[in-house]
Amino acid sequence: MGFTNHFDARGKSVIVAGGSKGLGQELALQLVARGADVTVLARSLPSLKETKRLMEQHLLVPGQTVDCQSLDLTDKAAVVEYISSLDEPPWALVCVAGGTAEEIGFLADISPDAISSCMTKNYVSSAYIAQAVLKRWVTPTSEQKSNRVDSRHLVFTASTAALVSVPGYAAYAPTKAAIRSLADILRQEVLMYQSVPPIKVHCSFPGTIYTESFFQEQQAKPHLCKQIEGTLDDKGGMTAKEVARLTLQGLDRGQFFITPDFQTRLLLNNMRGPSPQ
Ligand SMILES: NC(=O)C1=CN([C@@H]2O[C@H](COP(=O)(O)OP(=O)(O)OC[C@H]3O[C@@H](n4cnc5c(N)ncnc54)[C@H](OP(=O)(O)O)[C@@H]3O)[C@@H](O)[C@H]2O)C=CC1
Ligand SMILES: CCCCCCCCCCCCCCCC(=O)[C@@H](N)CO
Repeated sequence: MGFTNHFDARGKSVIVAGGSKGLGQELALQLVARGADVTVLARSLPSLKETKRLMEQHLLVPGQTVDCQSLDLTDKAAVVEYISSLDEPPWALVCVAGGTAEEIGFLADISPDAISSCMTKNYVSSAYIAQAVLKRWVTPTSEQKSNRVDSRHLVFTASTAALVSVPGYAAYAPTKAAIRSLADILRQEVLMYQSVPPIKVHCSFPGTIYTESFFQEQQAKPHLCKQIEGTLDDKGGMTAKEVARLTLQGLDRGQFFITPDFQTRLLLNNMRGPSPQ
């Protein structure tokens, strides 16, 4: 029995939305190392340029290309304009932008603005670009109609916080539950488009990742939140490299629901209940 790789990125174009730092940057580098043509999107130019430089060091095959583009994923007009400007839509879109460094805290302690900004930076930043890419995928060009094109992939990044409700993540956890809900709905909607190559939807649920944002978030995180999630003394996490590797492994296996760590897999199964998969 052979192993089928459900996510063979070699020679394919991939957009990593939120790919200039942390988990997104690691995903971009590992995708380049697998031979994909990767474009990373983020707002700040210096980290985009640095990521492009790092990507160039991971190139695998002759002719492979890497690129970066400054884009605010929460600006719907800019997102639509950028995706419309592409000659071809990407083979895969990986949505990673988000975090909660500025909005961490109990609901009674944070500002009303934290509620909306957290939803915008996590949910809206993924939903706009996912919609723009989907619209292009479901409008096939004549070229795509005649050539068989491999399945396309839409990858969302939620969090363990979407599955377990930890005080301190009042602004953040609902945004990740929203991403999970969007992924669940899209997984069904894409089944309607039988005239185009199949679209596969995936959603990953990482636990703590040691990124710049995580350490920033730790500064303002309530002690109780750290106790429950196991991040006292900044412990209890995984490196972005490891989480990226396990995320790609989940995609290789064709998983819809990707859980990089064991605890999150237990939580997922607890939530799913004893019903068969
Ligand atoms: N770190 C952790 O412990 C965990 C993180 N996650 C999730 O993983 C994802 C990545 O987290 P992490 O690596 O820590 O995040 P980082 O803050 O390190 O990186 C976020 C990336 O997204 C970009 N970005 C943010 N906002 C926008 C925007 N409006 N438009 C375009 N790009 C944007 C940033 O670049 P720029 O600011 O220049 O735009 C950066 O490249 C997030 O969705 C987070 O919620 C899930 C579980 C745990
Ligand atoms: C059977 C298993 C028992 C499980 C016990 C409950 C454990 C709760 C773990 C919650 C971890 C939440 C991490 C979210 C990190 C995140 O998304 C932010 N840091 C983003 O920046």
